[in-house]
Amino acid sequence: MDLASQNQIPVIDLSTISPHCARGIQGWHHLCLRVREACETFGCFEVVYDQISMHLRTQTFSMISQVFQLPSEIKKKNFNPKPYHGYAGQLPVVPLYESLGIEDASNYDSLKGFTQHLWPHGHQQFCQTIDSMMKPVEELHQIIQVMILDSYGLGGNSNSIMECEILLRMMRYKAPSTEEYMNGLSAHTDKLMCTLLVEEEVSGLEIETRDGQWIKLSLSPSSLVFIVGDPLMAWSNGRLHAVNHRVMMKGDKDRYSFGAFAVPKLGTTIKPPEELVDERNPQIFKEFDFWEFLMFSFSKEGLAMESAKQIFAYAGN
Ligand SMILES: O=C(O)CCC(=O)C(=O)O
Ligand SMILES: [Fe+2]
Repeated sequence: MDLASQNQIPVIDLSTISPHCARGIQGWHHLCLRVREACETFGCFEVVYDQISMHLRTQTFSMISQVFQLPSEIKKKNFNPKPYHGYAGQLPVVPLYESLGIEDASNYDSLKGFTQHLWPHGHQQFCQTIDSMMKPVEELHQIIQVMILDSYGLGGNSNSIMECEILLRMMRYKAPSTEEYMNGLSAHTDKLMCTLLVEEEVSGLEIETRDGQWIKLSLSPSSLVFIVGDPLMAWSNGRLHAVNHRVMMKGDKDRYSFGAFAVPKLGTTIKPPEELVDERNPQIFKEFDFWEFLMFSFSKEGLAMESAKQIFAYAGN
């Protein structure tokens, strides 16, 4: 029986890898191929990474819940004109969902700026805790990028697929207090390059397999999930799968999650390396500017179509 029919996604343990000597470890190539296979087949995998302690996770979510306890008018001060970068909440299609964003969250000054907007004297403990969490999460993003490159034999001296910053989004899904599932976040593919998600204790994330079944993820309490977004799928010339996913909620506990999104820098053009294009694999997308694509996805025209179809409408050949 394959993993999908067992309602599972691959689980890959990256605990032994440090970003400074990743390529030196034993079994490296085999691990890279497992990452590639997971991203090609499922568009996601469960990551075990014990550099992030349970204590740090607990502290992180305690800080995040303090953010959500602030009055709405304060949370709305987290404004950012870039799509998907600032406050989102009270949306009629997803009434349970609320989220805030911190651009370039691996930079301590960004964290400080965020807290100074929300609290009169900032919030040092928030900054220190989130900073401690961002470090291993950013490392993990780097490691996975190197693994994808090496899995296609594209590593060379390169350590990144494209230059990115990390956008942190903190999410809360209000408990619907029903025994039936309610929509927490509608089905979508991620518009940023790739995502690492950490959930607190309430599960709810579901992914759609390539053959159209929805799988409810039940992650181990210490795991993260890696998700391939549209730009990474386009870079790989369609080999990696941008997985459709959603959040479904039931019961009487709120759900909190922490999403670290790799955002290509301004001016980034998305195009596949020439090694990934040949006669049998013709280029499926035109080259495109990442930020223009992001603006399109959140435009009236983009929002009128299914999320997974946006990139084909925007850049399909
Ligand atoms: O909260 C989650 O687990 C998923 C969030 C998500 O998919 C997103 O923000 O793109
Ligand atoms: Fe997502």
